[in-house]
Amino acid sequence: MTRGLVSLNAGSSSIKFGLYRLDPDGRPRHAAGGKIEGIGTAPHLAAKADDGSLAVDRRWTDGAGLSHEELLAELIDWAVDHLKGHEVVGIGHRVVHGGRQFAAPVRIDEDVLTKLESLSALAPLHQPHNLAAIRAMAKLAPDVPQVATFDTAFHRGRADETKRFALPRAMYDRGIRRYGFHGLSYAWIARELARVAPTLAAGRVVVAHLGNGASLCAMHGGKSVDTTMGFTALDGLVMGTRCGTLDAGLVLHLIRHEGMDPADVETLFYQRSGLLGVSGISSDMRTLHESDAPAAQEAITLFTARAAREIAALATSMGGLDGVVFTAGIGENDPVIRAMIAKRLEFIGLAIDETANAANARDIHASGSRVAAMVIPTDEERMIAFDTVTCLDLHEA
Ligand SMILES: Nc1ncnc2c1ncn2[C@@H]1O[C@H](COP(=O)(O)OP(=O)(O)O)[C@@H](O)[C@H]1O
Ligand SMILES: CC(=O)OP(=O)(O)O
Ligand SMILES: [Mg+2]
Repeated sequence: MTRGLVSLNAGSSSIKFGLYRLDPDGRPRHAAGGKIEGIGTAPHLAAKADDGSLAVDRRWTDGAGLSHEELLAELIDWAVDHLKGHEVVGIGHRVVHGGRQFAAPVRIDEDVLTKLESLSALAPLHQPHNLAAIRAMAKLAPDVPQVATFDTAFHRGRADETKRFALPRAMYDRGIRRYGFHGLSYAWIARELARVAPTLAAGRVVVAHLGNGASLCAMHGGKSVDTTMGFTALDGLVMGTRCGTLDAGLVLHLIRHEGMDPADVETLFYQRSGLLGVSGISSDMRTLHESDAPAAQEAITLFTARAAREIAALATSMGGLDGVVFTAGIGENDPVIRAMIAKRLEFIGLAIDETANAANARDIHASGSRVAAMVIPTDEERMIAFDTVTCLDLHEA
């Protein structure tokens, strides 16, 4: 039997799954993959094995109310069939919040699980789903070791001033600090960039992870030096349903003068804001493009204006800007959004090649552009697989 490794990535609007065959030296080779996208709007399961077997493509009519857990069960049903013939030697999970304690991938046991549960309130759209996936797999395969890999880990080495809020020191010391997220995605992009554009990778790059969750990473020489998300994945850019950066005084106003309690505020900021809140139509960028309502256009304009502003701000953290890399659902697939962001960055020396951009090509800058622009698909599942091999020391068969 071939040694196999499973990766699970529960995002806010998607669950992605990867099955890898391990070479004798432990290198993971992609064998099958699947994802459920559009959770909360229009769920769509698409999965296939690389040899063409066991393909599924399923949509749920009126599926907006289906939960992460119900949809995870569907994905697992498909995956279990495909796992026959493999000796599964590890299961790796994306866990969004590692808090102060977890700086690197860790093998999961009851103690780890309890600590991760205590961070759930800091990532309500993610951590509970990440942990539900861990529990579901533990039930299915109790003897297979499971590993948690963290969105926060890639950002650990940043300078103090990028981690600190201007709050009393004691709060920082007890963990109230800017952590940053999407680290598995950024770690993958750092790897890919070093492979396809080593000179740029050594320089000053802003990576724009634009999906349902969206953030930026200022990457200097392949390391995170600054990022837009903070204590939680609510900070920074406008997102599908999240508001991004706000005036903290607004929170006080909502509680004191608009009669909201903490649960109302949480729902407002995490689930009713962002593209959905501003457009009043959808959190899904594709739906907004199809709409001719002015509010849809306003949401798109706000999304791109804020992204451009923050890219320029992050250039300051690196003393300049050599390139911008777009990734994730919107970043990889949406030329209109990329062009709108780039247009606002012309003053920094970024010029897009319209034809290359429209084709979602890898290099999308114009020939005279001072700043490079690239599209690089992210692969959090593969990053999870690499981290799992290392954590479980699966290098030798
Ligand atoms: N072809 C496309 N054009 C524009 N937007 C797209 C396209 N495909 C996916 N998206 C957008 O990507 C977002 C989901 O991104 P993704 O990275 O998969 O999400 P998650 O944060 O749940 O992992 C949605 O807003 C969706 O509309
Ligand atoms: C951290 C985060 O926002 O993740 P996602 O983009 O998967 O929602
Ligand atoms: Mg994601």
